[in-house]
Amino acid sequence: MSYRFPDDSIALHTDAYELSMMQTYWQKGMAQRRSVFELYFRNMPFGNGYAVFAGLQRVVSYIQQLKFSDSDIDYLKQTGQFDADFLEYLRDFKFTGSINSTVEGDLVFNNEPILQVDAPLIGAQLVETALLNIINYQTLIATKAARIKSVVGDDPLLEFGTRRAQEMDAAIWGTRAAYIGGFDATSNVRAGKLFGIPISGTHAHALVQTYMNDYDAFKAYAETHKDCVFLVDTFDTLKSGVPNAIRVAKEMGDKINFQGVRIDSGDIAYISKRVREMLDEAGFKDAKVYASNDLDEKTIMNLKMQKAKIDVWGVGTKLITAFDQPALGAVYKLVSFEDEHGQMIDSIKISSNVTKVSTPGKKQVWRITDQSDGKTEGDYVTLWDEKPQDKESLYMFNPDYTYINKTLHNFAARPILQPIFTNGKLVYDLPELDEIKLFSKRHLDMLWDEYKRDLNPQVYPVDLSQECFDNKMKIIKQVRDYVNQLKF
Ligand SMILES: Nc1ncnc2c1ncn2[C@@H]1O[C@H](COP(=O)(O)OP(=O)(O)OP(=O)(O)O)[C@@H](O)[C@H]1O
Ligand SMILES: O=P(O)(O)OC[C@H]1O[C@H](OP(=O)(O)OP(=O)(O)O)[C@H](O)[C@@H]1O
Ligand SMILES: O=C(O)c1cccnc1
Repeated sequence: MSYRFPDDSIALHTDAYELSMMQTYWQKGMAQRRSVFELYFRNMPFGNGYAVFAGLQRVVSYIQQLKFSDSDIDYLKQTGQFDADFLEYLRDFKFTGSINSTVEGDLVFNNEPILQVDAPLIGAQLVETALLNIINYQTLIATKAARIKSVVGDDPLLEFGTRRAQEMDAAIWGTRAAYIGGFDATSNVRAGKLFGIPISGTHAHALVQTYMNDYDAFKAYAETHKDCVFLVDTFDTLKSGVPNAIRVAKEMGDKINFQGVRIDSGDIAYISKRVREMLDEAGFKDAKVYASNDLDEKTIMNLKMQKAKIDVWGVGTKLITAFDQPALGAVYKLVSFEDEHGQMIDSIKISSNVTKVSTPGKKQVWRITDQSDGKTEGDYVTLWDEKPQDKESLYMFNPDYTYINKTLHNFAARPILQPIFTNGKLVYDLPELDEIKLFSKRHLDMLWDEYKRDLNPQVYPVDLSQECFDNKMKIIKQVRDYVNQLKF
């Protein structure tokens, strides 16, 4: 069976159950009823104090391309699971709803909507899987990247993960997410072409192995390149790699730009200190020491504590696979739905686990800052039409522990969910990637350090407005009353 179709589309990039539900909605005359779904995650990834939102660009292109092709319809027909009339309807399907989303690079927190679909039920259901797929991964990687960035400080940070990524798409979009989260460049050339991310790299052990010795390999590389970083650990870093790199750099003089050497094994702290001494003694004080080898934020922090003399960090596997937490766990839940009389009814998913009870109603998230110092005070989740920015003072309380509360006076409230699609039309200008990266950094700077530390950060407040809280309690009670009167 071929996996290539000339008219392949992304419309079938969905779980079969979405299409099954769509057929039910369509046949029962519910397809066009208005529904609001919200996407959120329950726990902060990596135990981090914040997450960095990424994935919107791909969401936009997914929605814009969302059309069933002839071979999609033929395939669905072949499965025997769908009615012919429904499939004919799908042939002309278009997403006609609205999407409000966090913009890329902005900070997001657990238990608040980070993207919202307000659309005819049939379309809102179809897009669930792809939206989760895109945002779960990209937000996870952008967050991991931000954690790594937080320990390297201003040192250049290179993304080397493509070869270890979970397949090609993950490498490309993971690289972009890493750039948003704070990486400076990537080894992935296609990501450079597609997104304008600076590309950067050194050379592999294969080059040295083909010449069978460091000197000939470095010399050959130097004769064929201006910018040179030599990988010095193929045979013996201190006895052969570094001395030969220095020898070639001296011989080539101004003909090359000797940028430094890369270490990829051994005790990076010890070796880097010796390498630094050797480069300095030889007069190459500006040459940089690059390090790679299964690095992540913990190892880098540890190497910094050991005063390793590393100037440039290359990080692959542990970033691109989100090694210590491979899933963000974001979910997509119905929060409001139009009844048969055209009335919007807020809906809830009850759980015995209190943190899993969804918050009903179409909502907005407001980032509250103190105007006196510009610092972020917390997020305030309201029902969609509330206007907290018009209030004189804002009473914020923890929805699980209501005795934890504060009243703010001199505050600003910024709406996090921005209109991206309105009635199927794109209304948002996607920013340049560098703008996104800068935006992210600016907003991270506004966060107190207590939320940014790597280990056991303070829990950032995500509070519900009184109206939103009361609405949730009312609906929990309605559901309880309904269940209690059932008799079987
Ligand atoms: N000084 C150090 N402190 C803490 N961790 C270190 C230090 N030096 C290296 N590491 C890390 O320890 C791990 C060592 O990896 P590993 O056991 O594979 O050794 P290696 O030297 O890379 O061997 P190989 O030659 O097989 O690549 C890597 O993740 C590396 O980043
Ligand atoms: O360790 P990571 O964080 O995943 O970074 C990427 C790794 O990929 C390369 O190794 P590989 O052994 O694949 O090839 P090489 O011959 O260039 O070392 C490189 O040398 C890094 O060690
Ligand atoms: O350019 C490099 O040094 C590089 C690229 C990919 C993976 N590891 C290293």
